[in-house]
Amino acid sequence: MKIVLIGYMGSGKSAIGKKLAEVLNLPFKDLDTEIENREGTTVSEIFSSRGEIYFRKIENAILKEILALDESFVLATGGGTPCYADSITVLTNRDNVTSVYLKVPLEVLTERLFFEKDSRPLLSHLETKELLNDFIRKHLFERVYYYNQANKIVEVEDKSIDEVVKEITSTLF
Ligand SMILES: Nc1ncnc2c1ncn2[C@@H]1O[C@H](COP(=O)(O)OP(=O)(O)O)[C@@H](O)[C@H]1O
Ligand SMILES: O=C(O)C1=C[C@@H](OP(=O)(O)O)[C@@H](O)[C@H](O)C1
Ligand SMILES: [Mg+2]
Repeated sequence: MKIVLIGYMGSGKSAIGKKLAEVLNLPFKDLDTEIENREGTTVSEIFSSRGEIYFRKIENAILKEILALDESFVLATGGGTPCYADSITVLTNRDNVTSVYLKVPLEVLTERLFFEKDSRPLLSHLETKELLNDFIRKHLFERVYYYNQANKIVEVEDKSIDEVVKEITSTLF
């Protein structure tokens, strides 16, 4: 069983993935952390020193390596993971992989990301909540085409992390 969380930045993939893995008693992997361990530096540093195209290349390659492992796990992806190269195909068309889209309203994403934008290189330059909201609205519009192809879609709305974990487990079993 390979459960893979996809969705926009701030949708809770990392936090919910960690909790879901605990509940299901499975190992937890975070694609950003795997990339950071491999490159020996942070995602922000990779974006600034090597550029986004380099990041997307290794993100796709490491995703495929992880999905090829002969073990069960919960994997949190990065917000852009399904939107580049053939990643959406490997996330949605494999018998042993269940991709889950954490669908979170724009206003909730903006509120959460305003306090965490500095750790996300695509958002860190957006100085005000209005600019951030405007950027996320357009970016999300481009990306939902990919997110909506997930095997399961979970409406997060204003649910707590524990409530979302319960909802995911109930849609899986
Ligand atoms: N359902 C939720 N309710 C409240 N806060 C949440 C929820 N899911 C995630 N968070 C918080 O939102 C922030 C972004 O979550 P994170 O897991 O880093 O998102 P992602 O990995 O999708 O970018 C974190 O501070 C996290 O604790
Ligand atoms: O949406 C994106 O393009 C990105 C999302 C980030 O992960 P989170 O979604 O966990 O923040 C990280 O992979 C990188 O900053 C790029
Ligand atoms: Mg994350």
